[in-house]
Amino acid sequence: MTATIISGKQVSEEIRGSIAGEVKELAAKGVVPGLAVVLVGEDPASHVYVRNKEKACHDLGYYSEVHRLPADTSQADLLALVDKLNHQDSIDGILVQLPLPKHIDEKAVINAIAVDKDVDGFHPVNVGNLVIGDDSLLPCTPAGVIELIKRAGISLSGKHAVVIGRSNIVGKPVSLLLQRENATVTMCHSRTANMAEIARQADVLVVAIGRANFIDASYVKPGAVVIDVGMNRLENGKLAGDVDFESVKEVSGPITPVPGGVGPMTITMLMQNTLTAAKRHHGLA
Ligand SMILES: Nc1nc(=O)c2c([nH]1)NC[C@@H]1CN(c3ccc(C(=O)N[C@@H](CCC(=O)O)C(=O)O)cc3)C=[N+]21
Repeated sequence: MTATIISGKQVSEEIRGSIAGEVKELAAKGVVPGLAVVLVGEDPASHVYVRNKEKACHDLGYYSEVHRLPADTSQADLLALVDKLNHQDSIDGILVQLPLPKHIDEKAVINAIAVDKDVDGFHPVNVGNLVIGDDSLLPCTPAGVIELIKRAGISLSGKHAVVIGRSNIVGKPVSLLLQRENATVTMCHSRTANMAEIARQADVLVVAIGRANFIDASYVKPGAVVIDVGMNRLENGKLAGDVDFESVKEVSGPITPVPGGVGPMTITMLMQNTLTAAKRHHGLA
């Protein structure tokens, strides 16, 4: 039996449709959501993302600025740009593309972004509010994972969700959001013993480890939902997830592809966060 494919592309289009409606309403009030993206140096993976993001902004009628800075930009200059964007009225959201060159302290940069403009949800105040369960700008990829599961009509309440990977940008926050949806959550990571055995207990398996095609059918209970957050560039230039899609789809339930799964949702959630930030900025939410 071949599984249903959960199309992040299709779900994204749905959500972008409703965002576009809200953008129209805001425009009537003279408000245009504005996003600034800052890219330091030449990470090729980053460029795909920035290109897709620019397109999304354009399609939705957002104002957008992309600041492409040379790899040898000093930390002081980067912090000065962030400070300028923090105070710029046309900008509601700021995203500083990670990773940054080694001579720049990422924490110092993230901490410098105004909490209300932190559309990545990486500032410690937003992370703290996520942990507590208070209102915050949610990190885009984890928020996209939850939205994708919900819109595929899958209920999480009481389900066993297993998250593989414990990064600050995906594994940790997605596990908190799954708990918020009343799932029972187990986290696995590089030191986990018997990972396949634990993964096979999952009703919902979320994989974010950054190893191409690592998760095969031996990790998957028949019928389980599989969400692949991996984004690995192969030598042939193709994009591969962390899940061996071809073998896993023969045993799993609904499964996300790469590309066309979580990736487009990440960008859609960035647009959603920027809209939310714009509404709050203008006292409309
Ligand atoms: N501060 C910061 N925030 C980020 O959210 C962030 C970042 N830095 N650094 C880089 C990673 C990577 N990332 C992607 C998101 C979507 C696609 C995406 O749209 N993928 C499409 C198309 C990919 C393709 O065609 O090559 C897909 O999966 O279908 C790609 C990459 C966000 N990141």
